Formats: sequence, structure tokens, C-alpha cells
Amino acid sequence: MEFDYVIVGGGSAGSVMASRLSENPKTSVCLIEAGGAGQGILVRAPALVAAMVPGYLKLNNWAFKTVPQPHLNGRRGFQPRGKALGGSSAINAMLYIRGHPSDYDDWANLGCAGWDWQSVLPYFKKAEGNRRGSSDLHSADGPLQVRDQSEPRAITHAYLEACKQAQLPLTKDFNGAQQEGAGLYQVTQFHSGPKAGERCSAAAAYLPPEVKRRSNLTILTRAQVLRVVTEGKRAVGVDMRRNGQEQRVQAQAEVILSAGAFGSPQLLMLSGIGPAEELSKHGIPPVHVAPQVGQNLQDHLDYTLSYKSKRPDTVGLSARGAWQLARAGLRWRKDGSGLFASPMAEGGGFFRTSPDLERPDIQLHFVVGIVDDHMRKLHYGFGYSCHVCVLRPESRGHVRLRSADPLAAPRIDPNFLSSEGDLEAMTRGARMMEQIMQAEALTPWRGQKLFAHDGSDAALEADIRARADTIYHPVGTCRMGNDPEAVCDLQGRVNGVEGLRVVDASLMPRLVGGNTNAPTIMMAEKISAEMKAD
Ligand SMILES: Cc1cc2nc3c(=O)[nH]c(=O)nc-3n(C[C@H](O)[C@H](O)[C@H](O)COP(=O)(O)OP(=O)(O)OC[C@H]3O[C@@H](n4cnc5c(N)ncnc54)[C@H](O)[C@@H]3O)c2cc1C
Repeated sequence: MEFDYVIVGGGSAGSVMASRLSENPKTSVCLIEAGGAGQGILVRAPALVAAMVPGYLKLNNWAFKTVPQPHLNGRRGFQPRGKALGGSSAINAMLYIRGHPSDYDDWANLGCAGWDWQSVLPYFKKAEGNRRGSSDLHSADGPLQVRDQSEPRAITHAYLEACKQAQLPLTKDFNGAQQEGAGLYQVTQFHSGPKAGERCSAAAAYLPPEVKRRSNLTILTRAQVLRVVTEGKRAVGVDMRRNGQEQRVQAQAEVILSAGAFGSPQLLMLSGIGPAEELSKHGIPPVHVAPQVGQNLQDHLDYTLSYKSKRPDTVGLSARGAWQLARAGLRWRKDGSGLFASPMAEGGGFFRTSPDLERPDIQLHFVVGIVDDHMRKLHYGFGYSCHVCVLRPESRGHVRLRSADPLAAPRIDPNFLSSEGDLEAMTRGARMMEQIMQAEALTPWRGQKLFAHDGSDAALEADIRARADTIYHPVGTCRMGNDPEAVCDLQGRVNGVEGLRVVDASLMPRLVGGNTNAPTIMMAEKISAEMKAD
């Protein structure tokens, strides 16, 4: 098999790349995805994310684990990652957030010319199909469907009132002129037509049936790429495992890795592109020594407060809760609305933990059910949770190989809380979150607090170390930049190797202050447009 472009990974970035590059009928494109088609009910029905994320059954989920984290009491973190067309956007919470405009100006200041806010905004808009309509900052015309939630729970409105009572501002649009404040998240969900209320994964948005039918686009699912094939310092194809057999796919123009922040650096190293000592440790012949491959891993660490609810209008594990959910499922099938369409993380907030800061440094996710250990531990009864994460952590981790076996999981070390500053910011954020959770507006719901402690700084720190874990935004492991150390150039081309590019969240030089799906899609929109213009 031979194509112009071979794209590895059909996730948030890979779906965009395949769709945009195959718009030119003269360009042949092959998209190779390890998981399935990502079109089943688990992916389409927003509420059923609860079945996929915990990862026990590995439903559309790689369900990785980190190495023991020394600053989290030696615990192994859990890292769900989507494994299907749509990638992590097939199992995510659908929250539509771009980060703060200044995050992109920071990228430009780090040497990524052309990635400043004014330069990236057109690509956010190119992707966005927002039901609220078009404006200077938004677009209604892009393939990624964005809408307001159909029916946030009463408790989420009470959470907003609680923020006001805690003297915190409200905002109507986290992606508008004012990110700071509490508000309701917009979601990437179909807002019209027969799919209204279904998740709009990147694959659902960019690879609809009419795109999949293009004669110049081949999509192979359940095919895991094992390595990039090189001739000298040029990528010429990939080897993949499909139906139990190894096969080669050749790329005339380029191999594009869109395998995500863990998958892309792993594939580079398996192909002999990475730090010298890592390659030699696993007996992989070096093709190009690139010390930064797998370095610079950044992720949002998340700490949660959970409460039992006195009122039964949240999500609950009980006979009544199951009955409510079943009814919600029927309603969702009828008109795409209600609890089954909920992202569960209905309420949000971006706040500064000090008035001296120029932009929010923490984000809140208010969830209408109890979330304990990524929903891996269940609690009987109704409840709710609030999450806090530090938006621009200083801690840096890395991804390496566990073995030279391409079917083995990568060795992931986020190195959470290795910077003292991250713990301090998390503590300040947790104090603000506690204040909101104690506000009068939530009194009708507030039942027993789970994981209660004596409230001292020492007890709070101990609780953070005992329970905090990722909120699913790993980035940065194939960092782009204009410095000689950067893994990729400013269009994702791997430095030192011809015909090889990385386009996914691993390219980000620095984690943005918000959720990472829309930013990843924006990056793929920008790079694919520039490739087509070249
Ligand atoms: C549980 C969860 C909740 C989240 N919630 C939100 C949210 O609400 N809002 C938000 O903005 N962001 C959210 N995120 C983050 C966001 O979804 C990701 O940042 C984004 O999807 C990353 O895109 P990507 O293209 O880099 O990687 P991915 O979308 O993960 O795509 C990588 C793809 O490559 C495939 N792949 C990997 N290795 C191989 C191989 N060797 N061969 C073939 N295929 C391979 C994978 O199966 C996958 O399909 C969440 C993530 C998770 C996991």
C-alpha cells in the first residue's frame, strides 16, 4: 500500500489532518487508527462516558498507568486515553475551552513565531461551529459542533450562585472577552439534525460519511502502527499490525504522527528517534539522536472535593438513580436533551488565587455526581464534586519506553508536584474551592463531605498528596520550537528527519490554561492549512 500521506492516529488532531489533506482530490491519504470506528452508543451518548473512562474494560480506552509518583505518596496515576477514531475526543467530557489568549502569546515569546493569539484565532474559528453564532471571536460555520448544555441541573445553577456568594464574578463565555469567572461550560455536541445531543468527537466532526467516502482517503481501524520506517534520515512509511499480521504502508510525501502525547514520542523512540541513552538501553539502532523526545511532559493535576447530596436531583448510584438515568436515556433518544446529554462537569470557573496575577491560575470543574479516582471507586447514593487544577504547572515529566516491544505501554512519568510552587498554587485553589462549596446556595444539597479532615494546611496537603491525579491534559512531549533542541519545527516537522511530522497535543511547547481538545484541533487546522498552501 502506498499513499502520499500516512497519518498515524485518528484522534483529535489526526481526524483533522486526514479530513483537510484529503480535500485535495490529487492527494492520497491513509489514516491508521489502533482502535475501532468510534461510532458506538458509548461514544455517541454523552452520559455513557462513565462506562469508558474508568478503563476496567478498556472500552475505547488505552487506560495507561503512570510510574509511582514520589510526590503523590508513591501512587501510580491513571491516564485514560481514547482508542478509537476521535481519539481522546471520543471519551472526553466534551468541554469546549481554548485556554487564555495570552497562552498563545507565551508560545510566540518562547520562539514559536506565528502561534500568537491573533495568528491562531482564525484556526479556532475555522474549526468551530458554535450554535451561539458568529462574532469576532466565534464562528458558527466550522465542523466542530459547539452548543450550550441542553439542561444543566438545578445544583449547577446553585454552584453559580455559590460563586457569587463567595464574591467571585460570573462570565457568560469562557472563550470570550473575559475568561475569568464562574459559568456553564459549552460542549462539543451536535446541536441540530438527527444527531442533536450526541457527542461531536473530532472524528464525528471531520470524518462524516461524505468525507469517509472520498476515493483518495483510506481509513484503517484496528491497526496499530509499530514503527516509522526510515531510509537514511528519511521516513518512507510505517509498519503496522492489523488482523494479527505485520504490514508495511508506504508514504511518498510524509508520515504524520498524531498518536497523542504518549503515543507519538513512543513511536519516535521505537523508530530510533530519541535520546541516545534511551535508544541504547532498549537496543534500538539510532536513526537520529533527539534528546528532547518524550521530555517536557506537562499535565493538569486535579484535586477533588466530593459531597453526598441530600437532594436526589444529582447523579446517584442507587435504584432511584438508575431509574432516573434510564428515563433520561429514553428522553435523550427522543430529542437529544436532558441528563443523558450532560457533560456531568456542567459548571466551571477560571480564577486568580491572588489579585496580583494577570490571568486566572486555577480552573474549577463542578460535577453533578461523585467522582472518586476517575469514577473507579463508586459511592452509594446521590452526590456532587468540585475539581480544582493548577493551570500552568511548573512540574515537568517525561515519556520513555518500558521496552522495545511496540505493543507495550509507554513509561509515563508526569512528575506531578515536583515543583513546590505547584503545591502552593493547588492549596490556594483548594481553599477557594472549599469556600464556594461551603456557600449558602449549596446548603439544600450539602450532605456528608467525603474524605473530611481537620482543615489544617498540613491535612489539606496530605489529602492532595493522597488523592490528586490528572484531569487528562498531557502535552508537550514532542515540543515545537525554533531552538536546536526542539523536537519539531513550527509546522510540526521533526528536526533532523525528512518526511516526518508530529501533529497533536505533544507539539505544545507549554500547556495552555484550559482543556486541550479545541487547542489540539486548532493546531491541526493551522498546520494542515499551511501544508496545503506550500
Ligand atoms: C477522559 C478525558 C476527558 C477529557 N476531557 C476534555 C474536555 O472535556 N475538554 C477538552 O478540551 N479536552 C478534554 N480532554 C483532553 C483532550 O481530549 C485531548 O487533549 C485531545 O483529545 C488530544 O488530542 P490528540 O490528537 O493529541 O490525541 P488523541 O485524541 O488521544 O489521539 C491519539 C490517537 O492515536 C491513536 N494511536 C495511538 N498510538 C497509535 C498507534 N501506535 N497506532 C495507531 N494509532 C495509534 C489513539 O488510539 C488515538 O485515537 C480529555 C481527555 C480525556 C482522556
